[in-house]
Amino acid sequence: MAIRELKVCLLGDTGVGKSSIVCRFVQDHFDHNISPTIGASFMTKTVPCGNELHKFLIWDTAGQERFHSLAPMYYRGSAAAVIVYDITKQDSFHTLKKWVKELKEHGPENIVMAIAGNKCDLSDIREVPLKDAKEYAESIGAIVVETSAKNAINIEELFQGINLAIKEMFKKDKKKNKDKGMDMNSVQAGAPEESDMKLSKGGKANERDSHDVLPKNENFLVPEFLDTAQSKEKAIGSMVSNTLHMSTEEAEFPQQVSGTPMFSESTIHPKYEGSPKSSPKNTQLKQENISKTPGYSKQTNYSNTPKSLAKTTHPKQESTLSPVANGTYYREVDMPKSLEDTIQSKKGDMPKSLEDTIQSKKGDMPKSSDDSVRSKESEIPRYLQDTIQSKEGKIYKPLKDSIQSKESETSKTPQDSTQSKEGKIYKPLKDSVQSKDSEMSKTPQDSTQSKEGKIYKPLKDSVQSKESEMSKFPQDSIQSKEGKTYKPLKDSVQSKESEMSKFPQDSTQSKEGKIYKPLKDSIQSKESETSKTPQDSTQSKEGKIYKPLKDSVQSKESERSKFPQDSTQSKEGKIYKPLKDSIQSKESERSKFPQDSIQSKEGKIYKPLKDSEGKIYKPLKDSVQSKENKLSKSSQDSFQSKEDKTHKPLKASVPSKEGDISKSPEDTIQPKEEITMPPEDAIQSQEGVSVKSSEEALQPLESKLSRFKAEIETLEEGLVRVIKDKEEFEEVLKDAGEKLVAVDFSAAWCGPCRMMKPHFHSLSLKHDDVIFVEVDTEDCEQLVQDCEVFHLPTFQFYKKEEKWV
Ligand SMILES: Nc1nc2c(ncn2[C@@H]2O[C@H](COP(=O)(O)OP(=O)(O)OP(=O)(O)O)[C@@H](O)[C@H]2O)c(=O)[nH]1
Repeated sequence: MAIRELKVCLLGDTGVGKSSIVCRFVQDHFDHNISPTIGASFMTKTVPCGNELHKFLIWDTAGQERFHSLAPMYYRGSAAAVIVYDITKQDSFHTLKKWVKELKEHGPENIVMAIAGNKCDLSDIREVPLKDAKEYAESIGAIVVETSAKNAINIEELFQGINLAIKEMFKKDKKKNKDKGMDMNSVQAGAPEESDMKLSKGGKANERDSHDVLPKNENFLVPEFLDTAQSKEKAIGSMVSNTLHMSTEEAEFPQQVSGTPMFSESTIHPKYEGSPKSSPKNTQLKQENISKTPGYSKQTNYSNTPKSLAKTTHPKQESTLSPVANGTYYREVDMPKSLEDTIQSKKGDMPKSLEDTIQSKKGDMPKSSDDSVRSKESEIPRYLQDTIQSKEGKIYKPLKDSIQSKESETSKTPQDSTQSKEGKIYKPLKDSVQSKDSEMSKTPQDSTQSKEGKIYKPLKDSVQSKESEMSKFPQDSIQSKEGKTYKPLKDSVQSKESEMSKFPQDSTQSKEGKIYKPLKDSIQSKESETSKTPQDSTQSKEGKIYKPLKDSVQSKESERSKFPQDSTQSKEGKIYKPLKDSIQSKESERSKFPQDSIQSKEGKIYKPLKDSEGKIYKPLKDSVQSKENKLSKSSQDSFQSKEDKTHKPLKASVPSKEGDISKSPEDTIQPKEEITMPPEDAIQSQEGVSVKSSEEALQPLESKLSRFKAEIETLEEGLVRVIKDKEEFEEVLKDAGEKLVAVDFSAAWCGPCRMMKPHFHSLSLKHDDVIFVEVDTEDCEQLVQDCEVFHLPTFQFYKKEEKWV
């Protein structure tokens, strides 16, 4: 049986329930206290669809505004986008519209859009009328459905709707090609090598599932996915060269259609006149009833009870698709093992890498997909009706007419029972695809789910912290919209011994399951410290302290582990901090804050940076000031003598030895007051810098900020080598010999990458015993795949040409 991988992303305002929807869909679980997503989380679930399996690669994005810039990496290449709003919040519906606009402008051309009005269990306090959503969905040719993650209403139907829309697109596409007399092979030859919607070819399917569930070219890193089904004929036509083409006869699909209204072209161009009118009264299923259905009330043992929606409507699952000649997109999976098991990690095992996380051990492999996927026709009827009666959970299927053309077929299905009082037939998609949990074979793969029911959420935990705590991204400290002061590299240089910087690589999970603590500490400042410096700025108006990346390793064990890295925790739960010694500077070597040593107007003496051994550290300002002409001035000028400035080029200011560097840019932050440097300061300074008062000291905060920015830019010019291709990368590793090589995989469009970069560069200045390189993932796709980079930014370490753990 062929497996088709479909990248799906969820977009929408924060708090609308995106994560809850995914959680319900993948895990059949609802968490009242679910934390806001940070960055994004990733889950997979495979469901049967006709004669093939559709494996959803689901990217649940963070709805908070500050993560907006990350979204493109998730919707890029997506086959479908689920845009979620909260029916009790009008604002969230506006936000949804913005997302749709963005998708139309920047998303894949034919991305399937599904609008989900979540929290329909709260319809008594609804702010968004269903009618509005339907009209809007119609206007953009989207699927629309009201859902409740809480009560498990229409969640599976939502995805099944997407499933079918995509499937229909393929079908149409195939037909089109046939009409045009196109040679399938030649068409395929024109298709991109990588696709977010691809078929896996049989023989290797199991192997792939067990060892390489996540394609190496993980989603956002792969080329744009060949466009999927949406509405426009034109668009579909243009997809020809990009679309998968099934070599199987259409006759292989109909079984699905008979029980399952297929999205047809007209489906894609919704016309509500023809679509079933919602008849809440007739189609409603009381929530109590829903919650009582076994599927919703009972957590299934996923490992043993594969659950599949489609199975109930696709009794011919066992049919095997004949792969087309070009095996790139097809894998003929004769009888795939239960993907779920395939992917699940062994209980108690801490997966060591993203792959491992999802990878199963042979001993766990298990159920023949036959069992897990195949349904019994006799099971179908019992549920469809219930499903159809769902109160708020109708799926509005534009273009019902297109589906009704198969009325004769559908009439044999339980949907018949969904007839409204008015005699209309309501055929929510779910009807055709839904079965009760208890009877459904669980989609073979809650892939990332462990046997304990844990969900590995990439990125989420890696950067997640509780909202009530701090905010969590490095950029927060730099990019505050609320006028927060920029917090430059302070912490990367100033971490305390106990907070040693462990290096910027969250992603540097060790294969042995170690977790490397990345920049957390290096970026994170202690409150007590920051309060003394302008970096207090990192505190939000609400008093929150932004803690970058900290949470990447802070996920609570009791919670779901949401990130592949989480799984890198050792069985003992230890977190290894291997880089500590090699990277972190010793306390004794650390320079003190400049502000400690510089005298303020009020008579405080600002001493030149001096460490315990008497070394004098020159603040970076000097180095930055060498570019004075270009840079905006900052208050730091205030303690530099105009007549006697010692301009130090960046290099000069960058000591060759660890600890010789004092100073993160913030060191240059000076008191707002006018500063007068007494003569003794000049004496203390090795360079004899005599700091005089200056009106520059009165420069507004903005100047300082721009100064910091400039400093960061300066740092960015530091000692990081930009890798152009795989060959160069290998060369660097080779030349490095015994030296540690730190690699930053990033992309220009990636916000977090941009935020991390200065820190990475600052470390490069600090650790001359480490070779720092940067790989632009856009330029080096092959390298990215080879290095198994699954998210951005990713930091990896190499030693002796091997990935270093
Ligand atoms: N009543 C009700 N509450 C829900 C439903 N879905 C989610 N919630 C609650 O809404 C809140 C936010 O849910 P999330 O799933 O975290 O929302 P999100 O859209 O992922 O939020 P971000 O991660 O910040 O983007 C949580 O308290 C959930 O328990 C639902 O269907 N009904």
